[in-house]
Order: sequence, then structure tokens, then C-alpha cells
Amino acid sequence: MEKKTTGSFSRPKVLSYYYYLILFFFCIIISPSPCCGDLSFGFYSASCPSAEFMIRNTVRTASSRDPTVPGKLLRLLFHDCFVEGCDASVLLQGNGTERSDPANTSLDGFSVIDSAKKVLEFFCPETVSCADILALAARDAVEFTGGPVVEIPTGRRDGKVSSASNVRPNIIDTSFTMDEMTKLFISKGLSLDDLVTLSGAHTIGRAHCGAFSDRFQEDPKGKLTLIDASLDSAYANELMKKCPANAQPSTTVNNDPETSFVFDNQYYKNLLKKKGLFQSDSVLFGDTRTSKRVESFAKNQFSFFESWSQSFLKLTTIGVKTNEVGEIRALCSSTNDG
Ligand code: HEM
Ligand SMILES: [Ca+2]
Ligand SMILES: [Ca+2]
Repeated sequence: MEKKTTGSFSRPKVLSYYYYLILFFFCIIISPSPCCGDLSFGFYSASCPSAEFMIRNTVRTASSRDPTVPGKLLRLLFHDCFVEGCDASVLLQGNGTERSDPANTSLDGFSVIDSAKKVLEFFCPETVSCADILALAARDAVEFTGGPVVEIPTGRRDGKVSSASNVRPNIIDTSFTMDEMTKLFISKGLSLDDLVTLSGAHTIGRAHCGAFSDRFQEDPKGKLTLIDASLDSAYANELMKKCPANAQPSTTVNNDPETSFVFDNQYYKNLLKKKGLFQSDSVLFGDTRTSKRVESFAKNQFSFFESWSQSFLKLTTIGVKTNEVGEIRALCSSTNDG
């Protein structure tokens, strides 16, 4: 029996197989790959393929205009993720929000996130969360200052809760002991190694004089004396010069006295020389539980970068909201219902 198919009938059929095959592989390539709960790598690959590129460009432009931007973005992410998870709660403005707590008044970099959001809302409306923008921007900030390139998953949604009273119990103060810091880190699913590694963020950025004034005592004449033996005295003298008792509240010093605009392992080298700016930095080398790790990062930048990539991934996935939880804000400074 002869089949009654014609050439002109079968060719499109074969073509359509190829078509579906190509489409299948294309979908595999662009489909988000799962990671870390409900987050995935390339979450926006179909809905907003250029999202990461647009954020990157915004951070690059802002950082080249103002080199203090990367430090600001990285700290902003830390303060976001530790309070209510990485959900952009720290970006919400208004009375009684996290931003209004004294521990957060020195946070900055909000305008960079707002700029990125504006671009994204123009090209991909109601698609990319502020929480993802912040995490990606901090990731890019590290890369632009010479740090490791870290691929992070996306799909975070924005929280609706931001309360000043949540800040103090969740943010580490520079006066914390090692036990207090460890306890808080463990409560966020982070380890002692993560503490040593993520504190390496202090290799960039700046601090206001008040952030380390507890290491000095002021006499009635307004003269400062070093009261913390874990701080190198020559370095302490430098700090006292830059931050005398009558310094303007806006005065800042570099976190890393050597390379404050470069994300490198200099922070750990400083710690070995008793040049950690905060008490909470010095304690990392002073405590036998963490001193070995500090030494190894000081010797080997590669091992710090390796460790950073893992710890940063953990930091950016703390308490994330996904799927039906939370929302995609239209403006990063306010929830959609105002
Ligand atoms: C472990 C306990 C930590 C304490 C006690 C601490 C404390 C501080 C303080 C007091 C400042 C100075 C803020 C100012 O005066 O403007 C600062 C700056 C900074 N912190 Fe931390 N921090 C800690 C961990 C972290 C972590 C885990 C990260 C990020 C992964 C981070 C990133 C930064 C950055 C980048 C700056 C510079 C900010 C800027 O240049 O504006 N810190 N930190
Ligand atoms: Ca948060
Ligand atoms: Ca540095």
C-alpha cells in the first residue's frame, strides 16, 4: 500500500520537529535553575532578561561618579538581610521604619537603588523586586572594587513590614563580644566562619567617628586617650587626629587605612597588626576560635575570595520571601499600598 503523503506535506512536519527541538533546548537554556529554596539563578531570564545588566550599569555609573557608593550598597544589604530577611525592608521610608532607628541613620546608597528601580520599571514594569535589586547591586559593588564575581540566585519579593523596633535585636553593635556576635549569626543560619569572612566587607568603605569612639576616653579638657589595648597605638593616634573629641558628626575615616576603595584581603592583614577599626573587628584576631582563619585570609587572598563567595550567597538568601509572600514594589521607598 502506498502512503498518500506528499513532499510538500512532510517537509513542514520535519521542520516543525526541529523547531520544537530548538525551542526545547532554548527553554532549557533560559529557564531559571533552582537554588536555595524557591530562589533560582536567572529568575528574570524570561520576564526581564536585561535586569541584571541594567542594575550593573546603574551601579557602575554611580560608583564611578562617587567611589563611596560600593561600601554604602554592601552595608545596606547587610542591614537589610539581618532584619526581616533580604526583603528590602530597610529601604522603606516613614515614621518608625527600620531606617529611622539610630543604628541605621548612617546608612546610605538608597538613591542608587531608586535609580536602578526607575530604569527597571520603565523596561520591565512590576517585575523586578527591590530586594533583588539591592542584593545584585551589593554583589556588583564588590566586583567593581576588585572583589570576587559571585553568581547569586534571584526571585526575592519585597516585604511589607519595616519597624524600628526590629533593628536593635538583629543588628550587631561594635561593642558585642564574640559570643554575642556568634549567637546572632547562628540565629541567621550563619557560622563563625561566615562571621570572619563577611566582616571582610570592612576592607572597603568608611565609618563615622562615633562608630569607634568607645575605644577612647575623653578627659574634662576634651583630650582623648586610648583605652583599648587591642588597638595599635600609632594607628590610634592617627584616628584621634582625624576624629578629635570635637569632630563634626559627619566626619568619617576609612575602614581599611591602607586600601579602603579596594576589595582585597588587606582587612585581615590590618587585624594582625592590631589595626581593626571597630572593637568587633579586633576581637576576630583576639579570639582563638577565629584567629587562625584571620591569619589564613591575611596570607591568602584567594581563600578569602573563595570563602566570600559562599558566605555572601548565604547572606543574600537569609529569610527571603518568595512566590505568594510579599510583593513587587513599584517604588523601593514605599509599599504598594502606601
Ligand atoms: C559583624 C559585625 C559588624 C559590625 C559590628 C559592623 C559595624 C559597622 C559600623 C559601625 C560601620 C560604620 C558605619 C558608619 O559609621 O557610617 C560599618 C561600616 C560598614 N560595614 Fe559593617 N559591621 C559588621 C558587619 C558587616 C557585614 C557582615 C558587612 C557586609 C557583608 C558589613 C559591611 C560594611 C560596610 C561595607 C561598611 C562601610 C559603609 C560605608 O562606607 O558607608 N559590615 N560597619
Ligand atoms: Ca530586611
Ligand atoms: Ca581594602
